[in-house]
Amino acid sequence: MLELQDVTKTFGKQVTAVAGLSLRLEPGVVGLIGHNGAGKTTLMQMIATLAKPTSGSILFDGQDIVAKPETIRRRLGYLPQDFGVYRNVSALEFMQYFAALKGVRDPARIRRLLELVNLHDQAGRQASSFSGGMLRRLGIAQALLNDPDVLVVDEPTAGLDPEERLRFRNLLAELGFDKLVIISTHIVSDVESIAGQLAIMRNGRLVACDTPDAILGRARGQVWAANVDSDEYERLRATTHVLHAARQGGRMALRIAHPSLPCAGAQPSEPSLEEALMAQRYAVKEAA
Ligand SMILES: Nc1ncnc2c1ncn2[C@@H]1O[C@H](COP(=O)(O)OP(=O)(O)OP(=O)(O)O)[C@@H](O)[C@H]1O
Repeated sequence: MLELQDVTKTFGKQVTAVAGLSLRLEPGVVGLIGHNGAGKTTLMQMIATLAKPTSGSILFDGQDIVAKPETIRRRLGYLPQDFGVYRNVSALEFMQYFAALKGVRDPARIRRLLELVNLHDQAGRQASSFSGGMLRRLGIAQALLNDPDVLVVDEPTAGLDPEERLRFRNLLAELGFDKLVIISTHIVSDVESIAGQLAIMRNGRLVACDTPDAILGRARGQVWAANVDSDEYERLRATTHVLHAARQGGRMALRIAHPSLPCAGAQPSEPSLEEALMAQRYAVKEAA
């Protein structure tokens, strides 16, 4: 459906935001994971045809979207990271405005979308009074106006409280049944339960692209739990990859990534997805 072939994007001579990235994506939810500055936004902007690759090609259903951006634009919904609304209008007026811009004439569609994102009761309310989560949901409703086949959502849960994050996550999961939904985040838990595929970026490169199960499978047998004194902790910090450390009485409870038994008494332990990514040095850390 969407195929990136050796895509590179540079800014000036110094910055390579995306470096020779190749990726093939089919309908479903794809989590694009990487730390700040990994190149996620730049990649999404290229998919959304808001930026052109310096080299490489992007094909949508076999058609080159760099040469012919309109082939994807008609079938794309995009929610940028810094999505803002005109705050002096109501949610309904905001939707009506974008419906007119996108040539969507069916008023029932606006109502259905506001229902889908659970804002129908608030349709007459000024967007200026909305919470971060409500604004994001309005953003998704706007992005869905043209019934897109590809939905690109950049850092959707930034600034949302846990309940809003959960609601938003569920909404994206539902949309992923028949669309390609690409979600960028540096928070693994935002996508681990809903993404069928995870694309991991680091320094502009794709370092892995796989199902969560496959990523977990590769880390099995490499994650250990250990309870050690402070001397042993110092030794392990120097010789292994300590994923997590918590003080427990006078000792340290550790989660460690290591290919073999890291210390006497360590127990093999089932990795979380975040630990699996860290164990494989994809170095994606959970944000608070
Ligand atoms: N317009 C630009 N001009 C120069 N450098 C840029 C530009 N846009 C992005 N960059 C640089 O490209 C790199 C990748 O940035 P990008 O925003 O794509 O990363 P990201 O993974 O989305 O990070 P974040 O999660 O912080 O948004 C960074 O080093 C960034 O500073």
